[in-house]
Amino acid sequence: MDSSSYTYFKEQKLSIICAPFCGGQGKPGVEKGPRYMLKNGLETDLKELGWTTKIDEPLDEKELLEKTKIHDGIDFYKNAKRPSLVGETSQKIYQSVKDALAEDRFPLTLGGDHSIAIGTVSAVIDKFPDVGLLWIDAHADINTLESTDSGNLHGCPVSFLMGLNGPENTPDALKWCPGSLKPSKIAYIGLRDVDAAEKKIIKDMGISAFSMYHVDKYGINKVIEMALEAIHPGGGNGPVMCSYDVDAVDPLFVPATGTPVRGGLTLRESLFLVERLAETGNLVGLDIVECNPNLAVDDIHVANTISAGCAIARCALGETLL
Ligand SMILES: NC(=[NH2+])NCCC[C@H](N)C(=O)O
Ligand SMILES: [Mn+2]
Ligand SMILES: [Mn+2]
Repeated sequence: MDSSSYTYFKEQKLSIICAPFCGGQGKPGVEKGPRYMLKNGLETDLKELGWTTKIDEPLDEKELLEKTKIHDGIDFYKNAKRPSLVGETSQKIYQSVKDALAEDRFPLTLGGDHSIAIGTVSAVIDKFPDVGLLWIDAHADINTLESTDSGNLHGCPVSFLMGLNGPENTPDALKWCPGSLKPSKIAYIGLRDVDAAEKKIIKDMGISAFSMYHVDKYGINKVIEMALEAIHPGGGNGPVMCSYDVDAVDPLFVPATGTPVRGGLTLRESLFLVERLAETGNLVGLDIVECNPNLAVDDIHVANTISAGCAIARCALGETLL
């Protein structure tokens, strides 16, 4: 694929931003995601695709894990767990993504849990105000601080991105987040486990949501076209950020993740989705989150999960386009 195929990254430069954070949920191990994906050869593979790469590690994995334990039980905002740590950490990721974009580098962020997307998506919106967000996930992650039952902030990033909590109801450490994402600029794909309160928000705000039902009904290709048209009406053209939670993929293919839900995307549907985005040339950012090697029952589970995460990155960045 020649470099001119990337509308916004003609020089084909890229930053791999490591976000080894587990404090947005309760299962340790998800902080290992970036390390495992890099060990799987992701950087070399992306170089082979023609990208000039740079690795950015704004967080120290060990130190952050220790900090997460210290914050347990003391860092609360209403029912929400570790808001200060989530705020502080996602702000560092925000800065890294901003730095990457300032150098015209494609920001590929490896999580970590999905709360880190508060940082990645905010930074991409700063650079591309009309960006559309594709949220690929079994879950909607749009709970507010009021509505979250679990108190896990990885179930809430979209509400912060949209400013749904309101300034007086936002923990201090998250006040940096502009919260300017418009409902019309979001499309979900892969949903199948959405809380009642989340369904109400999605409905009331008119957010485009393609669940597994729609994938079965229309097929993944048509669903992607509809999602692109939803975020960029009149042809589906314009910058697209993709925040990819690997639990969108069926647990048969991606077993090692914190909140698996059966009945998900097949591995091919999962990859086709990002191949199609690569083909548009309009992708301006990608997160791959929620790989948790600790939750595998054996090495095959780890290998399947990590290799699926890496394949999503490679396909989004041009691997299968000839
Ligand atoms: N990023 C994720 N895997 N999120 C799962 C969220 C599950 C549930 N809706 C909650 O609020 O806790
Ligand atoms: Mn999820
Ligand atoms: Mn998620």
